[in-house]
This record gives sequence, structure tokens and C-alpha cells, in this order.
Amino acid sequence: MNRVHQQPPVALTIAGSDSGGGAGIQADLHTFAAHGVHGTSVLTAVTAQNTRGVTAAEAVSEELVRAQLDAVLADFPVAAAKTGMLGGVRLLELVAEYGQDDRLPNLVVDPVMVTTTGDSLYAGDPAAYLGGLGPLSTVLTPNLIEAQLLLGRAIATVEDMREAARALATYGPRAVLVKGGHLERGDAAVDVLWCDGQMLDLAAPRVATRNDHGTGCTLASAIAARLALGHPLPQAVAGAKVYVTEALKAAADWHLGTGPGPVHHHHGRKSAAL
Ligand SMILES: Nc1ncnc2c1ncn2[C@@H]1O[C@H](COP(=O)(O)OP(=O)(O)OP(=O)(O)O)[C@@H](O)[C@H]1O
Ligand SMILES: Cc1ncc(COP(=O)(O)O)c(N)n1
Repeated sequence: MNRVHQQPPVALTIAGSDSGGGAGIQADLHTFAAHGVHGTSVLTAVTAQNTRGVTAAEAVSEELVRAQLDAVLADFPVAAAKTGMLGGVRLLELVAEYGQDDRLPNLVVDPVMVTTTGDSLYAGDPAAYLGGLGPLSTVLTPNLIEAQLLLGRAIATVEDMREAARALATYGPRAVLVKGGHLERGDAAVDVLWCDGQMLDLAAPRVATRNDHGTGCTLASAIAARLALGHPLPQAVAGAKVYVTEALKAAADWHLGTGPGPVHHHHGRKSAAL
């Protein structure tokens, strides 16, 4: 047996738990593992959730979030980090405190506010995201609804998405990816990336599936994993989009739960049980 394995880079997810395993910290750790990246995690909230929705949620205390961050950052060479559900302004500000002085390098900020099933995962002023984490973000990844909440204006077309990305970039992130998964139009799933002063449209074939739970978490984690692996930012985002499209395709026929189910994070790999 070949016992020589290269040491993996380390990524960190700061997110909530999804008991259904399709989104949140579970999706993030799957995605890191699928990329050959060692995943560390800081749990911000526990949700009781399945493919039909969220039935309960409780925030982890600030003290415990702080202790998790201290434990991970004191001992692991974190090469990239990702935030998901932060629940409210207090944890957002706490994470921003740790983001100072480049302690959370290559920071991907997914401003999780509402789930696909319509449940709210953020209580607070959306603008706090831009003030608190905007300038610390390597890339900010709002979906259509989140971009609308952040900017307080309607976004209905790809051109609106481009304008939104430009407007969000004025708050300080190096790049903004406005995701168009919820723009139910045409055969393509189009996201727009504003990065280093350039606009890029990232289009993928729209997969005919109801299993799209956790695609936003998966995309943001795949970007963080690729940044940890040393990919340049635009390539990390474009590669992550291809990974999500393949994960959607591979799970299109799954029936895990009666609502929108998870995607296949390990589509590229054989089972370890083989
Ligand atoms: N049916 C689909 N086919 C192909 N790509 C898709 C599909 N649905 C979503 N995507 C892609 O998945 C990624 C996540 O997009 P989306 O806009 O759904 O984010 P999100 O709302 O944060 O995700 P989530 O559903 O986890 O909340 C984007 O790259 C988007 O284009
Ligand atoms: C803990 C947690 N974090 C994030 C999401 C967003 O994912 P989705 O919108 O696909 O439900 C979620 N449902 N649960």
C-alpha cells in the first residue's frame, strides 16, 4: 500500500449545522474533503432542519464561538476561511474582529440570510454585513435575494446582477460574486463576478433537478478550498462553479428527503468502501 500522502492545506468554515446534512457546516466539510483539503470548523448555530425546512435553531454562545476560533487559529495553518450562517450582528462582529490583521486569510463571505425553503437564518440589519465583513472579504457571494437585501433594490436581470456586483464592491471586498441560481430564466445558470475591476459572466448549463439544497454553501466552500490549494481568485471561482454544476448533475435523480435534497459533493471520487 502506498503510505506516502502529501499533507493537505487547511481551510476553515465558520457556519451553522444543518441536521439534514445538505447545507451548512456539513456541506462545507464534504466540499473541503472532496477537494483534498483538511477542514476545520467553527460552529455558530445548530439548526433542526431537513429537506422541507428549518424547525428550530439556536445560536452557539459568543464565548464558545470565540473559543473555537482561538483553538483552530492557534494550532492550524489556515490557508483559507469561509463564513456561512452567522445568525445575527453579534457573531458577525466577532468574526470581523478575528478577520483583522489577516488572521482569516482568503476569506469567502457567504452572507447567508434566508434558506431556499424560505426560513430566515439571520436576524439583524443586512447592511452590517457590508460594514463588518465587506472590507475583510476576499470574495462576497450573495445570491439574488441576499444582494437585494444588502443593497435595498430589486435585481431582476443579469445586467442588474452586474450593477449589484459593482455596487457591493464599493464596500471593500476584493471580489463580488452575485449568484443567479434563483433567476429562473433560460437554459443557463449565470453568476457574475466582479474581480479586481473586471466583470466576468460565469455561465453553466442549468441542471433540471429539485435537489439544489446547499448549493450556495457548496460553492463558497469550493472557492475557499481552491484558494487554500493556491488557485488564483478568478480561476478558483470558475472552478468552484464547475464543481457545483457537476454535484447538481450527479444528484439529480436522488430522493433523499421529500423536499429539495442535497447535491453529490463526492461526485468525482469512488467510495472508500470499494
Ligand atoms: N439548477 C441549477 N443548475 C445549475 N446551476 C445552478 C442551479 N441552481 C443553482 N445553481 C448554481 O449554484 C450556485 C448557488 O446558487 P444560488 O443562487 O442557488 O445560491 P444560494 O441561493 O446561496 O444557494 P442555496 O440554494 O444553497 O441557498 C450558483 O453557481 C448557481 O448558478
Ligand atoms: C445551517 C445552514 N446554513 C446555510 C443554509 C443555506 O442553504 P440553503 O439555502 O440551500 O438551505 C442552510 N439551509 N442551513
